[in-house]
Amino acid sequence: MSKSFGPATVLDDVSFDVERGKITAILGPSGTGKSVLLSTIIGMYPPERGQIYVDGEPLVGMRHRDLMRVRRKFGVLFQDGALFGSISLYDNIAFPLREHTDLTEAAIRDVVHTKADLVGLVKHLAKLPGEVSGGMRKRAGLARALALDPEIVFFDEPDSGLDPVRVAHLDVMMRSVQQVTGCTFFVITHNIESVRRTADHIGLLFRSRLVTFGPAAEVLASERPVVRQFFEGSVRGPIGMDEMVDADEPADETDELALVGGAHSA
Ligand SMILES: Nc1ncnc2c1ncn2[C@@H]1O[C@H](COP(=O)(O)OP(=O)(O)OP(=O)(O)O)[C@@H](O)[C@H]1O
Repeated sequence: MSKSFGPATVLDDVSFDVERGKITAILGPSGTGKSVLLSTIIGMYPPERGQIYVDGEPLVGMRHRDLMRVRRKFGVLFQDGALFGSISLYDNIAFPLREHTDLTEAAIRDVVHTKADLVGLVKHLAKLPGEVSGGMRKRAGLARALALDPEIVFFDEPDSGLDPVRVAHLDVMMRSVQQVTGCTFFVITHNIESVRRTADHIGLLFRSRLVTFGPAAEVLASERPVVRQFFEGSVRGPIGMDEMVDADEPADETDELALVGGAHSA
């Protein structure tokens, strides 16, 4: 798919398959369109061109009622957890259950406790989001994202604002939650260490294009200059100081790699 804002093309013919029951991570320098990619997939913006398939169903152009049905398969963990600040973690996790199901309060309690247990928050459910750390808010956000038993969970930079040790703990927890639930996880992040620990498949966005996508071991071992530079965090290579600098650079590497992105089906 392709996505533009006015004259600026943010995603240019980006195409890849996400494998069910695996963790797929999309990385890329700041400003390359990772958040726009996630937002477009979950239906916040329509793409100008292309299609998004979930279990074979095309989302672009789908009737509203069908779109709502497909979206019930999605859980989303936003960067800051996106919790309601004035209600407890318990009520935050219960929120989607009260909004979208007819479950009794007793049944809701069971679900909230099961999901909170998965993320290690059972003892803190009475607290308000403002009374717990950023890492705990993220875990509460994940418990809420899991409340309706989604098939696919989207993570928007789950490591943001956390120190390396908390990120390592979060990674272990993500892996175990993914294994227990069998969900498909789709993660956008900058965090290379985190991706090394968690991802089954990795994609790299650069200059609006998906310059590589494949099994984690293959991508991590890639000798391509843009991939090497990104994973080494080096200043030498095609990735510059910001997306404006990148856009001004000669496009040789991008052009070559565009063929890689185009080789995947949508
Ligand atoms: N609603 C919007 N309207 C116009 N331009 C937008 C909009 N959302 C994003 N952009 C532009 O799209 C480009 C990609 O932004 P995006 O936030 O997706 O990057 P990112 O890779 O997620 O960056 P970061 O890692 O810093 O969060 C940026 O140039 C940004 O200014």
